Amino acid sequence: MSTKKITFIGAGNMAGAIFKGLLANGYPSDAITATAPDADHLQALKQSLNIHVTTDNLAAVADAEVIVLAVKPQVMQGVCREIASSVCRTRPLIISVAAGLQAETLNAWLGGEHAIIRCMPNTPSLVGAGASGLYALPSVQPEQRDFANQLLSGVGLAEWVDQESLLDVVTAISGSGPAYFFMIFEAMEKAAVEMGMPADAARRLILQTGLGAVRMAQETGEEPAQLKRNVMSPKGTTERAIHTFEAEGMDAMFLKAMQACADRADELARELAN
Ligand SMILES: NC(=O)C1=CN([C@@H]2O[C@H](COP(=O)(O)OP(=O)(O)OC[C@H]3O[C@@H](n4cnc5c(N)ncnc54)[C@H](O)[C@@H]3O)[C@@H](O)[C@H]2O)C=CC1
Ligand SMILES: O=C(O)[C@@H]1CCC=N1
Repeated sequence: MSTKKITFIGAGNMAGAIFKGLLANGYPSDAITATAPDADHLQALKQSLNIHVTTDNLAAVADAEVIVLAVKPQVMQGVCREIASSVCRTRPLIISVAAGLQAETLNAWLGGEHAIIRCMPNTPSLVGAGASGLYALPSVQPEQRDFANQLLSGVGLAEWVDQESLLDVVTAISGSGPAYFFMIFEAMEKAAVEMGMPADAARRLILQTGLGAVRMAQETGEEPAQLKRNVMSPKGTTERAIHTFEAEGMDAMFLKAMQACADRADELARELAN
């Protein structure tokens, strides 16, 4: 991918997952700057990754070609207002990874009409297995869109949506989704231990089963429902487990949880827009 000077405002879980993923992919450390208020955390990043770090957001954006806004939504207004005068002069590509916050709100805080791409990534970007949804304002240039696409597809899958509101659905699928799978792994391990299995062996089997299921679905391209049926021998063991999940209302539970997730993204956007 082409190299541009990227500044990450915020150096936490999500920013770290993306810039560590980029570095693992050969992106030059010299082209990456990260900011945060915590100087010790920044020094540790500098030592381990050799990226530029600073606690000064304004200095960090001065010559940035791309700015990734990766602070909590509640902190975003302050950060945007702090860098507004600079970005109004330099006109970098702005990529926001914040849940909920709309491009219109970010533009209002940034004091103008900026080239904004909203992105909903996820933390598996750290290991090159991220899944990101992206939405670009019409004012974003094709070359900027290509750069964002390369940036996020360098750390996993990048899927563009043509309506901004769909990013809330992406949040419910893949932004928050890793936590659902971790919860399933946790629950399976607890159950296995309760049933007498050593935790370490159970964990190895669970993770490999998850990996195997994902690879099989991806590589065969078969419908998940068919793959599920292939495991379910008539009157066999899987059938009993699946019927138990169905009786407990698994589908309804997923719909409820994912709707709650998307609703929270929308609620955050409304709470914080002013
Ligand atoms: N954690 C996740 O799985 C995902 C998070 N996101 C979004 O990413 C954003 C960041 O979330 P996390 O990385 O999880 O949070 P985090 O708390 O791990 O990271 C936030 C970072 O911002 C820094 N920060 C706080 N105030 C600052 C300021 N004034 N200037 C510069 N840096 C400042 C913090 O020190 C920290 O390094 C949020 O908007 C969230 O919605 C999006 C997708 C997934
Ligand atoms: O929980 C959150 O609000 C963030 C956004 C998506 C994943 N983590």
